[in-house]
Amino acid sequence: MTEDDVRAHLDALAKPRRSLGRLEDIAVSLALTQQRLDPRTRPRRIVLFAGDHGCVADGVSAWPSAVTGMMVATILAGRATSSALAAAHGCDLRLVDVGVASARPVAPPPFFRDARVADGTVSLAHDAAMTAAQFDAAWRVGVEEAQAAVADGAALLIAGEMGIGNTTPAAALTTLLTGLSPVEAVGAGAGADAAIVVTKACVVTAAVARATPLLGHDDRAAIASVAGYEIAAMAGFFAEGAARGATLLLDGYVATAAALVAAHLAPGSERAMIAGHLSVEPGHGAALAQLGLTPMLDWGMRLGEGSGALVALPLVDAAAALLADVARLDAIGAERAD
Ligand SMILES: Cc1cc2ncn([C@H]3O[C@H](COP(=O)(O)O)[C@@H](O)[C@H]3O)c2cc1C
Ligand SMILES: O=C(O)c1cccnc1
Repeated sequence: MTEDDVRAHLDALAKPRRSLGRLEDIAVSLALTQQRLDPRTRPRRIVLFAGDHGCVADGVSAWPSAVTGMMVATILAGRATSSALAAAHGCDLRLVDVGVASARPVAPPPFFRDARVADGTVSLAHDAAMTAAQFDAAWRVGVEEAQAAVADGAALLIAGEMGIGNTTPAAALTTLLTGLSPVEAVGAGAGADAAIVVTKACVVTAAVARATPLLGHDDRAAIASVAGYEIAAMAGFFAEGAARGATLLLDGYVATAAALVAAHLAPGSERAMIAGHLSVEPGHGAALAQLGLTPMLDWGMRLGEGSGALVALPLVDAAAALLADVARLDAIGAERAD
């Protein structure tokens, strides 16, 4: 099935041609990734991957790493933003610890999975954040989560993240994989002031300078050196979800950095992606452009946790309903004058 086939189907529905604008683009994307004219958005699942970042000790965030563990507990209690939005939109939610530094939480599977690769990354300000083997281990966790979601019937997948400091590796990956400058790639994250943003730019500059020579002959090592465990897991989740014909609804800057990694290591993964929103983070637009994606919403959101994707989710439902439930023009006896 090609884009022309889906457009022809949409044009034959009981409405003027292309009258639903961008909603029709989302319908096309859904139909193409799932290769059916009645794509499914239910059941759907968000997997939240959590990890900590050594660079927080270098002053890149307004928050201490301990907040990652506190938010993990809050998600487990069902009281985070992602919990509320997932419940509001009928989205199954799972939480996976791939690299948190706080004490391991105790919670029942499958809602929670302890798949910790390490207690946080090494600071990318000074050294490689993780080894290629650690990157592979986290990627594999994401692959397994996508396989489990698809096996449970989910056709639409969202990856969210929790990890204080993770807008710094996101900026480093965006710089490494898009060519954006470090200054253009860094932003306020979870509320950093101007001095912290300057520190972030310096840290990203140093990290990318170490990673760039590796790119081209050892891409995994280059990416691993500036990544985070939750980002590596999200990348594996995206690559496997795309390979299995699921639709991937992207969140903000951090999720998109993982999407860039997936597209780099598993080319073509980006064709399964729909961009939920444009984050306030200044590098996000360039990252999405590199993937060939146009964000659905531009609502000034800058949270992560999958929140932007979850807010956009009902619009994706609307696109699926359009394809599946609208009568054809010929079925109602109408013909165009032209
Ligand atoms: C209470 C709280 C809840 C969050 N939920 C997501 N994030 C988001 O902010 C963090 C990244 O921003 P930075 O790189 O500036 O630290 C990540 O944890 C991300 O998920 C949160 C941040 C906080 C403080
Ligand atoms: O866009 C994001 O993913 C984002 C922005 C700020 C903080 N955490 C995540």
